[in-house]
Amino acid sequence: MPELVFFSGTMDCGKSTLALQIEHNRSARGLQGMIFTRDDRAGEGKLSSRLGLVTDAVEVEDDQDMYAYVVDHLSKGGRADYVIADEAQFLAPEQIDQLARVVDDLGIDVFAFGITTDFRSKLFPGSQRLVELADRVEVLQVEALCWCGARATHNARTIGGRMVVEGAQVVVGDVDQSEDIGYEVLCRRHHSRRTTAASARAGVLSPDVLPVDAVSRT
Ligand SMILES: Nc1ncnc2c1ncn2[C@@H]1O[C@H](COP(=O)(O)OP(=O)(O)O)[C@@H](O)[C@H]1O
Ligand SMILES: Cc1cn([C@H]2C[C@H](O)[C@@H](COP(=O)(O)O)O2)c(=O)[nH]c1=O
Repeated sequence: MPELVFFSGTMDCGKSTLALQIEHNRSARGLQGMIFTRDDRAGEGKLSSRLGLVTDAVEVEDDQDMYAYVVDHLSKGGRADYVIADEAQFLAPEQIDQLARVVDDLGIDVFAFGITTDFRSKLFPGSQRLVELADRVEVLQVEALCWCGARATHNARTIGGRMVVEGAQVVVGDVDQSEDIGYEVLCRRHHSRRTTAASARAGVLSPDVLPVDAVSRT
């Protein structure tokens, strides 16, 4: 049975790498995929992984009907044995419905990859719809880690290393961008306390923090 599978995880946990591996393994066996992406850091029409691999992809536009796109491709004699959709959190809920139709009406497997929640730990609308519709939600096995060593489960947005909680839901960016707007993956505790690696380091050195003996005397 064809399936709609949602591979989800935090930023930097290997989603795009897995998408490229699925593409590689299937194309090595003569299958032909249709690869969609949206707002990849490598630029328009690219699906890229931090391991340095990149492939061409169809850049999904705002109101694009993804089901109609696949049907149009097939009706022109093209092949689509499977569909990959990376950065699926950026897709509209209607586009996720269209991907589900690709599975149900065309009998084609759809593998979607994306982060579930944004920097405020709220669901992206596209990811919410995926959780609602997917046959399977697979959490990636490679764990991204918080600076404290715990499993990272949340995405923080940072400016100069400090976590921020105001701003647009979508701001394309990367982890390890300490200067400007960047992202850092954190465990829930440190996300809720807004403690990034930089602020934890600064906390240790901060003159505002009471020395340990001063605390124990109170
Ligand atoms: N220099 C490196 N050596 C080995 N693995 C790396 C290196 N850089 C990145 N990675 C791996 O790549 C993962 C990020 O892969 P990527 O597919 O870009 O993530 P995602 O799409 O989930 O944001 C990291 O979690 C890490 O496992
Ligand atoms: C948390 C969060 C992330 N984004 C952006 C930042 C990146 O461009 C992508 C995630 O890509 P990755 O391959 O999973 O690293 O999403 C955003 O726009 N808003 C957010 O809240």
